[in-house]
Amino acid sequence: MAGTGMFSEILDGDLYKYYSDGEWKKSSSGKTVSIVNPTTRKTQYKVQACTQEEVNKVMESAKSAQKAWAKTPLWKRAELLHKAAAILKEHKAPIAECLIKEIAKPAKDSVTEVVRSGDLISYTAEEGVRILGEGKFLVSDSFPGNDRTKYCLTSKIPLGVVLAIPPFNYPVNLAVSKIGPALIAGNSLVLKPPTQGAVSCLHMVHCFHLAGFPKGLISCVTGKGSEIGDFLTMHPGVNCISFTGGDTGIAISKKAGMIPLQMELGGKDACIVLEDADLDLVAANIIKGGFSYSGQRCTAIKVVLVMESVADALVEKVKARVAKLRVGPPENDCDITPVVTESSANFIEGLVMDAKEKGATFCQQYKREGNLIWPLLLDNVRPDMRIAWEEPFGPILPVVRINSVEEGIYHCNASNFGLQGCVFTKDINRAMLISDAMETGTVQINSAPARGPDHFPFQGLKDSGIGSQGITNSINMMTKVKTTVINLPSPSYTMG
Ligand SMILES: NC(=O)C1=CN([C@@H]2O[C@H](COP(=O)(O)OP(=O)(O)OC[C@H]3O[C@@H](n4cnc5c(N)ncnc54)[C@H](OP(=O)(O)O)[C@@H]3O)[C@@H](O)[C@H]2O)C=CC1
Ligand SMILES: O=C(O)[C@H](O)COP(=O)(O)O
Repeated sequence: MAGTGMFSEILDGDLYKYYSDGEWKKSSSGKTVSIVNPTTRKTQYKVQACTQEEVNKVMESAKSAQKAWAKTPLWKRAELLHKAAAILKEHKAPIAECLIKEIAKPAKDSVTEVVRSGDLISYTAEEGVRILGEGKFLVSDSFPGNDRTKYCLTSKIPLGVVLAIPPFNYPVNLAVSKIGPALIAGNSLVLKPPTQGAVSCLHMVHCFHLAGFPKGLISCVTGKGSEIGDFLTMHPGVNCISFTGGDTGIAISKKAGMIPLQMELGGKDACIVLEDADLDLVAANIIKGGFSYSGQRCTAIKVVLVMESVADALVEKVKARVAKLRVGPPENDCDITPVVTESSANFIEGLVMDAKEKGATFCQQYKREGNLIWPLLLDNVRPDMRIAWEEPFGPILPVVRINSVEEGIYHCNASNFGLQGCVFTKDINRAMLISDAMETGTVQINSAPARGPDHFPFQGLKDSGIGSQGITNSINMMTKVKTTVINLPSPSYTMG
């Protein structure tokens, strides 16, 4: 159970502690932040509201711990990461329980998130050993005017202190996708978990603690992003920020100093359906892509752009599948569970009402109880409706009927987002042309958008992000190239 057994150390009464300098601590603020269970809408957990002084202390420890960590052999760093991964996977049940209670993620998906996170950490350890163990060797005579008198050796060095800020929807997985690469590359790591998802993160951090990482190398400060976020992201001790979330990331990019930024932000992933598509395959992918975790995925299908000639048939097929979705609490492993907060539910409802006023066709009746919103397919959505452009982050999916592929591409590219998109057709040549025309970081052919598997590159264009994620890219992003040049007194040519 959460907060018991080996996790009892992280709990003080009904209040979860924060993690600093290798110890679980109570904040001197005396203030707490409540985590409201999206299903019951009652306080489920409480965490510390850390102070600025406590953030300063964490940054100091992170800085000094990093110096020693950078001198720790790569194989030892990898060994500790493998250990943390094993502990995490062994304790998937209590962590999944937190995900169910904090973010209403369906039971099976909650377990999957923890296991996937353990696998991500192990893969990161292996990949790190491979790519950080290699450098480059250049000789000077390949550039005009030079003899071979200079040997240039390049290697990848850590950046220092990495600040990781994940969002609520994959709090554990998107935290370890930052922690693993940072640590294997020789950095230290400060985690600011999302408020909804903080307790899942604290349990996950305890797995790293038990694995035996050095004091101060990893810390976790809790508190509302709106209160300590700016202090953290503008802290002079931070050498890199890896953030996943919404528009907050755009604001952070404008305020952060001259440090590398990895930003994975929102999306309005389009699903373009051509006349020759396998409509059963499309319908299955629309259900998976649009409604998994109640649409609260950055990679969810957020608008279907279907050719008018097959639109009726597709809508019927999707409707039939929507009717089979199980709606209810995450504990029962329902497909559609309550959305994360009441304000999120209100926002989604606002989009639905706007579409209603403007004449969208409701394929199901709109229904809401508390934070629980029944899945809804909106047909005949037009560009003047908010739902055509905004990200609902809920189980509401608009269908825009198009008369040409160009119209679909136009709609996709007119969005300020550019995360992923997908295209369904049996014609691979057309699919390639459409993929090239879509201004998104990734295009999936004949499948719904997805970030995973976690070693694939994952990036957004425009307002969807800066840089690229995925295990290899994250390791590279959290390092800097360092070169050493050996200058020879006279040209030297092998076998010359
Ligand atoms: N591209 C991608 O990979 C992904 C993108 N997303 C996007 O994230 C959004 C939903 O997630 P959500 O958690 O609501 O996103 P938010 O942007 O609201 O929050 C993300 C994180 O930022 C923190 N935060 C809030 N304010 C600040 C601040 N001023 N400074 C620093 N940190 C701050 C939050 O903490 P707190 O919770 O305490 O406010 C949370 O940890 C959607 O737009 C979605 O598309 C989600 C997942 C993946
Ligand atoms: O927030 C998200 O959408 C996640 O990054 C999605 O991950 P997935 O596409 O692999 O489920």
